[in-house]
Amino acid sequence: MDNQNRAAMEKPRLNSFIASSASTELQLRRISQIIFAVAVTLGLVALQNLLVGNWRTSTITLVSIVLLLVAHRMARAGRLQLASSILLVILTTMGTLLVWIDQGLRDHALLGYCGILIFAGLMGSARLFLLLLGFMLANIVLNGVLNIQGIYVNKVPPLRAGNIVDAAAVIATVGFASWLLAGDLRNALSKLEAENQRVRDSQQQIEHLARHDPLTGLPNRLLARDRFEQSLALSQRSKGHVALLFLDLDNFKTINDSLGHPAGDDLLCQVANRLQEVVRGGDTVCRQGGDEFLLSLGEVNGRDDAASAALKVLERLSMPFTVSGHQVLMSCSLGIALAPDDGSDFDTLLKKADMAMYKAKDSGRNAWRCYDEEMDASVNEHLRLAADIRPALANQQFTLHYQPQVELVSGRLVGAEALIRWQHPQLGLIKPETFIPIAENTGLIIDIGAWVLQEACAQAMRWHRQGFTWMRVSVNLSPVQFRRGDVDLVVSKALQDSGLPASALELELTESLFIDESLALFEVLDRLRRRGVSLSIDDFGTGYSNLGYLQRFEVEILKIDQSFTRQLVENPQDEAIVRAIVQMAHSLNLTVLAEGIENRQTLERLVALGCDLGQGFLWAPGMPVKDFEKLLGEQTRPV
Ligand SMILES: Nc1nc2c(ncn2[C@@H]2O[C@H](COP(=O)(O)O[C@H]3[C@@H](O)[C@H](n4cnc5c(=O)[nH]c(N)nc54)O[C@@H]3COP(=O)(O)O)[C@@H](O)[C@H]2O)c(=O)[nH]1
Repeated sequence: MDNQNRAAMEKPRLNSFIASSASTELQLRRISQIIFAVAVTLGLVALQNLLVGNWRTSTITLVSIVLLLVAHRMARAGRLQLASSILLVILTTMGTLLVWIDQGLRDHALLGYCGILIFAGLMGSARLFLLLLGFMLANIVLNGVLNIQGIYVNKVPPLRAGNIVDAAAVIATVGFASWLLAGDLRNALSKLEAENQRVRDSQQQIEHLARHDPLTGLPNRLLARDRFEQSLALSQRSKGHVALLFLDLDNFKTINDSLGHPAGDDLLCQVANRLQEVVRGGDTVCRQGGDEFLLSLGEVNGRDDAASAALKVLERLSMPFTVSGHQVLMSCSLGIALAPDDGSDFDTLLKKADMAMYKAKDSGRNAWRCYDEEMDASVNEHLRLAADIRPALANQQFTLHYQPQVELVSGRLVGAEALIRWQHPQLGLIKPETFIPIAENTGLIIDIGAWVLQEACAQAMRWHRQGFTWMRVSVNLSPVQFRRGDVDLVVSKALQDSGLPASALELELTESLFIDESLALFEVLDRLRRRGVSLSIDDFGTGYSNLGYLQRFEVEILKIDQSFTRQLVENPQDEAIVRAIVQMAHSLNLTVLAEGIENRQTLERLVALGCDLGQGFLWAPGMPVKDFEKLLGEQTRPV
């Protein structure tokens, strides 16, 4: 057993030792005080009786004083129980002798009996108390009967001043001892009450913790269930609805990982406050765990009401947060289920709201969805894919498609983006949008991403060997691959194994990666740049808005997101955004690639705006190697 454990085990023993030694000390003090008070009283009685020549009484009291001193010595020697027993026996014997030899039941020594009994009750054993009580009662009865019968008659001399002194001294001593002991009792009771209060407070605290989230102070799921059931009971009477909203923050993990857990905690508290501001008084906001919250809304008229509450939540959370001195943009995905339409118990509604939330996430996040029955099928499919993706890599079910990347002015092929596909044995070809999030959530993206790098580099090297040495290949990297911190080693290995020059490899990063301004990320990107690969920013314009990272991380290419190119010709706002991105990129010496070019007009407008490169269905979608090689063969460029 280590010292810490031993100390922990011995602590209660130590506490009880301290408590018992404190109580021993108090008992010793009390016995000493009482012996002292009794001795003074007896001394006074002895003196007063000596003066009037009452030898018997003075002798008894003086002998008692000596015996009391013996009892005191015993108490000091630590034999408290014996000392108090001796004290009680001495006092009872003395009182009884005085009663018999002096004035019988009219003797003031009888007054001492009450004090003796109080002391016996508090300090002596139960047996001794009963013995003394029995003895005293027997004496009283015996003395009384003998006196009444005239068999033994106590003489009652006329009252003297000394009798007043004796009676007052006995009463004062009994009073003093009772006051001391009653004080101890009062103290013990008030300590007990304080202890009880502490227990009650801790119980309340435990009950609160059992029903609340310790971080945000919001109700937890247990309490939310209670509140939901109360609202449901009320709504059943009024024939209304109760809505359960399942809220999950989008990309919270990125913030947590990049700004640290305390910042993540702070953000969760701020979100909790905003949610409470949005709902009505009788509604409940609960933290269900992690970055998930539940909102239980009572007295809702129907889906429209619930949807407008969801919109309010989205709006409120879309305002910037300040976390650890950073401005952070946050969004969430919300799923709505309604009682009684979608079910009438908490668990069913929770499951359905959760499904609807996943649908909102799938639809591109920052959105809400109401549950509908078709979702059951889609959730089952999701669960199936999550199970099937595990062995997919070992079973060689992944393949890469390549989409051409073109120089816009000349129309020449300059490279290809590698796009993964999953050839599922039963479900056919599955697009990455469906399975990459599953791979990210399960961590499988690490192995899958490494495979993509190996395969893309090996393929590009095959093209180089065929003479297309100008071919560049770009590979998408998930932020999850960066969190491991060794992505540069994975890239180096792929380059080394394939023999592909680093300059022919481009890595596509997402903007959200740059929320993390940590030294670790900076170092990994720096190692990649020094290795000679180029970095591009994918889906530019849709994510993180702090552009400082463009220079800091020596990015080479900006890929304008398809959402700005698709309506470029029709939408002047999109044109303005694309123009601004091109100008800004060129002023930073960056190349601009426009994604999602589907028609000639868009191409011409992009050329006019000065965009350098592009990719899109206008030339070709992502395609298998064989098809891509046909396109490559048509290239007239000298090799
Ligand atoms: N971490 C990894 N992510 C990957 C990998 N492979 C792909 N992805 C990411 O999945 C997303 C969807 O990709 P995909 O379904 O392959 O779609 C790509 C193109 O087919 C599509 N595209 C291209 N041109 C057009 C167009 O003219 N119109 C149109 N409607 N769609 C077009 O765009 C996708 C390419 O997007 P991007 O990567 O942003 O350039 C996608 O986010 C991939 O990044 C992987 O190996 N790892």
